[in-house]
Amino acid sequence: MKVIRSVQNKQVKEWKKLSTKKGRKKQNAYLLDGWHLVKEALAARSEIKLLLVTEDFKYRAEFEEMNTQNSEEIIISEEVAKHLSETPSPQGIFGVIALKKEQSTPVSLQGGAWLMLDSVQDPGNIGTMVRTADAAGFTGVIFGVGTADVYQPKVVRAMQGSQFHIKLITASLSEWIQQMHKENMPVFGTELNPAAKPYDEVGKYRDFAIVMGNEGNGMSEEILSTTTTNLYIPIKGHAESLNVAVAAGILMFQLKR
Ligand SMILES: C[S@@+](CC[C@H](N)C(=O)[O-])C[C@H]1O[C@@H](n2cnc3c(N)ncnc32)[C@H](O)[C@@H]1O
Repeated sequence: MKVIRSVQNKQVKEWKKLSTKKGRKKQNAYLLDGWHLVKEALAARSEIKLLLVTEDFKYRAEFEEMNTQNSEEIIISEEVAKHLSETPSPQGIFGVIALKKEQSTPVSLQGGAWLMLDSVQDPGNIGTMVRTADAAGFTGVIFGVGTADVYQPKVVRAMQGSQFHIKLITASLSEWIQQMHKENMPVFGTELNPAAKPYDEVGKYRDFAIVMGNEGNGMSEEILSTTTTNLYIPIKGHAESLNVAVAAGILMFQLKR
């Protein structure tokens, strides 16, 4: 089996570039760091281009049992693992995972529960919302054009493998909202406006969408004007607003039938 020990190695330099959007696009792949995430990829039988494993990887027996696809493996040194990882104590395993083809033009949705992100920027918030959407039984998350890249390392860490369980689409939100209207699916916007509808007065739905806005500016006027109804979670104390991922979690569990 091939062994790579130096961080100066040409291949290591390429893998390191997977932490940048340009590198991911060029190699059509992103990097998973850690046993829990690689295990999710193996269990989901996702397209694994390569597995990078340290010589004394602690869970080798379990890993070999799970690698039923026989994905190509390269042995790396601890030094290379530290160089590639963005965590202080890497677990000794990485997966180079193929980026899924995204459906950007609207197709018939045939219902489902969708979370839509309108220019959300913080990677921790984005990853948390994908993970919560998965936990709440949502069909998928649609990333509006100005939303941060879903496969950057911090988002991947926060998603905790949920990308293998729900659909992730990067697209024009307004086009998808039009499609939802055609299919008679309600689209709920969110705004910090006590005149909007209180979130606990709208009932439960199977086929619908919720749109969350940017951390600083909220939803754009353009998208707000195309929604079916806009919802507000009444603030009881003095905080000006809720963190976007917290608000999304409350709404997803409240509205989903
Ligand atoms: C921090 S807020 C944006 C604050 C921004 N200054 C504004 O006025 O919209 C970010 C996003 O979180 C969601 N959000 C936060 N608090 C909310 C609340 N009380 N009701 C509904 N949505 C909320 C909305 O999606 C909002 O666009």
